[in-house]
Amino acid sequence: MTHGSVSAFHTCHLLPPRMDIFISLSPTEMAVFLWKNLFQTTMGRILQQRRALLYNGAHEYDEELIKKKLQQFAGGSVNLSKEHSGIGILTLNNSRLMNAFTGTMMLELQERVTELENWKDGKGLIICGAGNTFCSGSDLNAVKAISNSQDGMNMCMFMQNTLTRLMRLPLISIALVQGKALGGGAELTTACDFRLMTPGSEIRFVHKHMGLVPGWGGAARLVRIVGSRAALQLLSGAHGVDPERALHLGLSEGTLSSSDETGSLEEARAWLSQYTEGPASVIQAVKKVVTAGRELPLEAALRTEKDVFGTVWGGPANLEALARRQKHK
Ligand SMILES: CCCC(=O)SCCNC(=O)CCNC(=O)[C@H](O)C(C)(C)COP(=O)(O)OP(=O)(O)OC[C@H]1O[C@@H](n2cnc3c(N)ncnc32)[C@H](O)[C@@H]1OP(=O)(O)O
Repeated sequence: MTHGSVSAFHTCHLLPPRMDIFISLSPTEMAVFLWKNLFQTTMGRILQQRRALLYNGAHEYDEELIKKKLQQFAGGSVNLSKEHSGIGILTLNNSRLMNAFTGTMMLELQERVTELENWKDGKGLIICGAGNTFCSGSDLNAVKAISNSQDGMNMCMFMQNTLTRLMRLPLISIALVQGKALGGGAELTTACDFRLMTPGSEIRFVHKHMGLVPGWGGAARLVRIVGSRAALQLLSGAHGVDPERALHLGLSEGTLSSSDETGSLEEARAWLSQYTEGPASVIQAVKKVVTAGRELPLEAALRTEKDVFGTVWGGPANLEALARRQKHK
């Protein structure tokens, strides 16, 4: 594809708003102007789609009310470190309660997801727990205190909104499961693209024993990961899934050799980096087309793929590759 035909492709999609500016540009400046314009328009549309919340006021969801309630159950933190490699490390930190989610941790998770949505250089994400264990679900003290129906529904919608946004991040994500991922912790693992487990760890949907079903979107996502038969077994049996069984079910991508915090994180980073090598714009585009294919009906997914394609076609990485005359031997 020549330079001329790249700009022709873009011209047919965009009319510049100010013709006088347009006429004064050189062909190269014009191509850059059009490419930037198309990129921004398409990115804006994709971002808007991604941020569209699953629940809003139309669903009797009162976000402000539940945020005030969650604020009352304080403790622990959700920390994000953004590394130069484009890999983010999100750590659940509430060692006193085996990293159970307090109310303020739910609020912090939402803030961190917003931060990740705005991370232009991001490519990958590893979610892990502090102190060699993943997460023991919702803080049972908070669960008890908000056991009325309105609070329960609002908390459920709050967490579904957050975990859906997490799942749709344009970053390739891994849940690094050390120790235990129980209840809501098991649900959180399903909002990641991949799960890696350390020796001796377990994922366990304990909800049945609590007289519950998953409410953070874990059942819907689990069915899509392991199929409805295995999902039914995991939810109705409420048995722990060890690394070997998880691998067999397709719930886990692999078992790491190290079970200590630093070693397993290093291994997870190395595993992820084989998929995050390359420019952030391209890695993010890859995740977006896969998210569309996973979530949308075929025709809508194809249209999104076309939009995302438009953001990389003729873009810097594409032009560099063409100039390099890249061979794939
Ligand atoms: C829609 C969301 C659904 C949900 O997530 S419901 C919550 C599901 N999770 C649970 O029921 C976990 C209950 N806890 C357990 O089974 C065990 O504590 C667990 C995690 C296997 C750890 O066992 P151990 O290693 O023997 O340690 P331990 O029991 O002494 O726990 C250490 C301290 O942590 C506390 N803890 C663990 N998970 C918690 C939770 N989710 N909420 C509140 N507190 C929790 C536990 O009570 C103990 O505290 P303490 O020493 O008794 O003061």
